[in-house]
Amino acid sequence: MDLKSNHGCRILTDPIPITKPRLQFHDSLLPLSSSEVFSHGPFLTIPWNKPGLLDDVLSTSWLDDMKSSSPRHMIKYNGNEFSTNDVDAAYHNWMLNYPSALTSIEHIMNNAKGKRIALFLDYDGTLSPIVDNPDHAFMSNAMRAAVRNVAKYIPTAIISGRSREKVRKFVGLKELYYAGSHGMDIMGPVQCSADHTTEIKEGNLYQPASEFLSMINEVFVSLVKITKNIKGAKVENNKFCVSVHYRNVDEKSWKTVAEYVQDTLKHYPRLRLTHGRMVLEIRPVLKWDKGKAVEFLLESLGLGSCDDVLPIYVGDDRTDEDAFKFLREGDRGYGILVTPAPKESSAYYSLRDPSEVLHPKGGIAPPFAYHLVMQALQAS
Ligand SMILES: O=P(O)(O)OC[C@H]1O[C@H](O[C@H]2O[C@H](CO)[C@@H](O)[C@H](O)[C@H]2O)[C@H](O)[C@@H](O)[C@@H]1O
Repeated sequence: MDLKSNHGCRILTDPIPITKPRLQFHDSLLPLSSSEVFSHGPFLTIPWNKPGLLDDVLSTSWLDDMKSSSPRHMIKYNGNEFSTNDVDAAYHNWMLNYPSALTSIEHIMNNAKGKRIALFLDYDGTLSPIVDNPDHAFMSNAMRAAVRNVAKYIPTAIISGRSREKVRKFVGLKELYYAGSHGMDIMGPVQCSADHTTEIKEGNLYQPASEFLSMINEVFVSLVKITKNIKGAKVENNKFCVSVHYRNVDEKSWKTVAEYVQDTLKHYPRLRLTHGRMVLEIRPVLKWDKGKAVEFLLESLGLGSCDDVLPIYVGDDRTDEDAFKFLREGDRGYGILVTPAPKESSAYYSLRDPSEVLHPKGGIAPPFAYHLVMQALQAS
């Protein structure tokens, strides 16, 4: 695990997903794939008989094969040895399919010619580094300034699993659009009928899961209660979803965390489980996700079905995949996956970590947007 510092906090690079132990779950708690989510009616029936495991990392078994290539520098992780060289090689190999956004500027710029850009940014792991205490996931001032700058020229939205209020507090910029609770709580732009421009107004909310509010609260309270004796477990109320963090829980107790979540969910068939980075996320079984939120925001901005719009989404987690997928379908735009390790993704490009999201020369971020903004300014 890589440790740096962020306002005195430990910055964590999640372990390379090679041989990480997996949390064992009852079948009913398996995450729904996007296709399952979209193939049903407005509410979903949780598939009770799907076999498998709930991973907290993507399966990368092909990396195991590379492990055996007589590496010189071995790393021991969870009792298994693997090579840093191999991981690097795997990453470079992976980048053939997911080229770095840093080195693809020209390609992106060419495709952006004559188009209006809309920028969507995930928060944790994208704008702020992953740290062990979710309450301390601060964004740097440089990143804040960069996002503020880019938002002057490009409609910019933050789409986060956190509650909208919390992520807005972390980001601290009033000129952005915010979608919290994985897109289930959107403070949308308002169209001015007079000149068809859009503006941000308090109170223009879209909350497709509002009927779940009290249920989510109930689940939050009960999970706080039952996990209170598990050292390191943290339950976070994200308004329309609940996060159960196990990052700081001893691995021996992960099973207990899983069982508690499983037992709780048995009483709530209208809630489902998804998973992120060392976190279990409980949310309504609604046909709504970050992809839907992007679609909704584009429509609200009047950019919905326009050929001259290029939406770009930057995110690091599995829940961001719904947005990547939405953009990839019909070649709507680009997803950029922030990850230090190879992952299957619907994104087009990659960045290694939040430090790459920030333009190295300071000023406007993310790096591709810097160039796009310059291009837009030169064109005007
Ligand atoms: O959609 P996001 O903005 O990426 O939010 C997803 C979850 O992010 C937070 O948890 C993650 O970041 C924490 C701070 O770095 C880290 O400690 C945790 O292990 C990560 O899973 C947030 O706390 C969750 O509520 C969000 O759902």
